[in-house]
Amino acid sequence: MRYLTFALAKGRLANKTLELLEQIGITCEEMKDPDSRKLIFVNEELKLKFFLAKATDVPTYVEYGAADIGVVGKDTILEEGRKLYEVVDLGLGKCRMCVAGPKEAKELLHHGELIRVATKYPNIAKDYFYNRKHQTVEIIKLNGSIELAPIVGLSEVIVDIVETGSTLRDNGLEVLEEICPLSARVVVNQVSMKMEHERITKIMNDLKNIITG
Ligand SMILES: Nc1ncnc2c1ncn2[C@@H]1O[C@H](COP(=O)(O)OP(=O)(O)OP(=O)(O)O)[C@@H](O)[C@H]1O
Ligand SMILES: O=P(O)(O)OC[C@H]1O[C@H](OP(=O)(O)OP(=O)(O)O)[C@H](O)[C@@H]1O
Repeated sequence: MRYLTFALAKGRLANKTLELLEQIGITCEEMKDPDSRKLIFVNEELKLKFFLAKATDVPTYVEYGAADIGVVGKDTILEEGRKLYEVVDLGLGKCRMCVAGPKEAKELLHHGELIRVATKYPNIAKDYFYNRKHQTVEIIKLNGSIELAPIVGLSEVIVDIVETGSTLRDNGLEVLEEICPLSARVVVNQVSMKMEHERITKIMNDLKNIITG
């Protein structure tokens, strides 16, 4: 039996993903050592491998087949636009992709003027504004602390993740439009899905059963 490899997103989603996998009997004790700098872990018994990668790279590993299965946020899946199957919504890391800004910026939306949009997600922002006939936008890519942009005059609005809304609130900003809901998803390599159909389907069904309780 060959190894099935999981690519998991480092950061916010990692621990919750590991907990969920543990609930379906997929464990990797080695991975829990907080002091370890090791990147790849093996469960010999189950013939599984796991690695933690930067969230934005997970779809790349899965598309190329370096990982058979990945767990990553829907935001990253949409942004990266890789060829893969999205098979299970884990319901973890729930948040929303939104257009946000100061209250006054609301009237700039749909009004034909050029607006600048700062975001970590230029593709999602482009897709969202693309179909607006009467709106020209300039997308400005940033890598973090996106809420700063409208405050310091870099952009009129932002496209960013909103979870509790406290980052917006603490900076005098608000949600102006909601783009889509987000959560962590399981993605599968298209060839692996065919070649390892039975094993992968079993894991996906186990996950679905846990999630639906
Ligand atoms: N409040 C939140 N802020 C950001 N991401 C969230 C939030 N809640 C859930 N998520 C989900 O968690 C995923 C990973 O977030 P995390 O902040 O760990 O990574 P990242 O922002 O891609 O990493 P980095 O900060 O290194 O750029 C996001 O892609 C998103 O799907
Ligand atoms: O609605 P909230 O609960 O306040 O969460 C949303 C905030 O969290 C994320 O930032 P993150 O902490 O990842 O930092 P970053 O801005 O440096 O990416 C996101 O980009 C928002 O800024």
